[in-house]
Amino acid sequence: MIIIYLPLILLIAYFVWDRYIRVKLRINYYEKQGIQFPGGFVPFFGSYPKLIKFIEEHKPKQYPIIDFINHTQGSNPPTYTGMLIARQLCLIINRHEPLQDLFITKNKYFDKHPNTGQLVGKTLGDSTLFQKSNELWAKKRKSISSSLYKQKLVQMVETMKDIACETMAEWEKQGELDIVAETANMMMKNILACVFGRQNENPQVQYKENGEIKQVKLGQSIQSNIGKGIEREFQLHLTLFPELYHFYFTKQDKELVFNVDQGKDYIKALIKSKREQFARTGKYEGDDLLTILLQDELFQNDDSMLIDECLTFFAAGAQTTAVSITNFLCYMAQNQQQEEKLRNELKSILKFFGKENKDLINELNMEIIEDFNYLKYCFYESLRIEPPIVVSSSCQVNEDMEMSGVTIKKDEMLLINIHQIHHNSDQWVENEQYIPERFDPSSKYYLTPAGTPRHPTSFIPFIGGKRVCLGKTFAEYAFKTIVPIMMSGRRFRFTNDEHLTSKPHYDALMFKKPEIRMRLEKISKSY
Ligand code: HEM
Repeated sequence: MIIIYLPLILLIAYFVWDRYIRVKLRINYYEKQGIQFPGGFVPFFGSYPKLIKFIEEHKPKQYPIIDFINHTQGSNPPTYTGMLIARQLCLIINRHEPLQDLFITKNKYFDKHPNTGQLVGKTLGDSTLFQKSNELWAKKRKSISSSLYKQKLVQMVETMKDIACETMAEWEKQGELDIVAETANMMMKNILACVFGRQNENPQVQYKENGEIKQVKLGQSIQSNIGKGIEREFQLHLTLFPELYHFYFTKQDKELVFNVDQGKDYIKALIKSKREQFARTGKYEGDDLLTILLQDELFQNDDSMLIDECLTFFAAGAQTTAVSITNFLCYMAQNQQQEEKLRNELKSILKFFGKENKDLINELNMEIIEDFNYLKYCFYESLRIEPPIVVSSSCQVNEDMEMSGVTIKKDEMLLINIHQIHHNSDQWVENEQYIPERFDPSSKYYLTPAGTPRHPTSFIPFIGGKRVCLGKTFAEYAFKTIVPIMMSGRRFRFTNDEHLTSKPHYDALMFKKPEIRMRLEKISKSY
């Protein structure tokens, strides 16, 4: 009899050990070191019950865990906050000090934790973004970086200028628009053109929703698939049994698989046609990422690696740059003196600022944009005040190690609270205000409130160390090229005056994007 029930008894014993005793021991270990777990711990459900109650009652404006931390631990929370994400213990890093170790002194032990990768694995596959820092990852990173070398970047910047000009012509016809949706569309086109070439910047694919199949833009499909992948974390059966992350059997999950496959099939067909063209002509044509990787030894014969990297480049690049431009436009509309200062800078450097677009885009090149100092400060301040990625994906250290007074266990899940680190009041003067001057070394805002230099890891929109964003330079060039075209001869104003004092929060990880309507106003030819 006992033999029959033995597997069941062992399974129950495993779950009791895994979901209760092991977690409880870990909580005690960190509590003894002074870490608080404001979400509490309910066996099997971790901190979710409190978190979900908080979401229902407070309708958080941004990533719920961040608002929850501020609600329970105040606006300057301790260095670490403990949370139980289902059965997984997770330490959220709220301050810059441990990052000195993570990104600099002990960087070789810094790695990705499998949790986020498993959650969105279906959508992004085994790409550089969530992969462990192993030899293959390093090789892939090197190949992708070479696709972003200066000469290649020049070509991508040319593409972005054209698309920005075409988009402005369309927007002028509309007069009034939802800046969140429209900028996202523009950046999707831009990044797709950079990944697949201009002729493939706006393809349509089939997309299934609530049982119905429709045609949507490839960019929208990928974006929505990533969002739905992240949302899976809150499906009850996955909360209870994260072991099932790899199985897609609910109706919602099956639709996700269908939609992901449509996007992948499109890329597969593109790879096939590029290879056929190569077979016919003996050369590849184009400066897009896919064409570059097709000529790279590591990638050229591995379709799934090619697909995963193209999808990741798009996923990592489109929404993040769109968020930075949109938030920048909103802050300019709110702070018109700063806008004036920026226009004066652009006017003093660009002869054709405010004049014909075709002359302006000829003038905008990689050298001239190096001189846009105030524009760079505005870019950084937009990334500081509302970082597009508010919280990192799951990370870990590969050895037990002491960081800022706490001994972190090897393999423990860590999340970096980028938003909080950008708002700590001992690092940032008037931390809730939009002040681009804080990045200007000659300004009084450059220092901390105590008058000392800011810590190098207090500004981390691209995180840092060996896992620093690969598209960092690309993003800065994109911003500094597109924004002058957008602002030349026109300004953006809110249609809703309430946004002058409180704009809706906007970041790249939001499931539901806000709607922010703006009016395009033509201004004097010299601006
Ligand atoms: C303002 C724009 C951008 C911001 C704020 C940003 C931010 C970030 C952040 C925070 C990470 C770490 C993500 C994590 O926690 O796992 C990251 C990684 C990455 N980003 Fe970006 N990103 C931006 C634009 C781009 C662009 C345009 C590209 C592509 C051209 C790109 C490609 C990547 C890649 C490939 C990684 C993975 C790097 C690795 O782990 O080896 N990013 N980015």
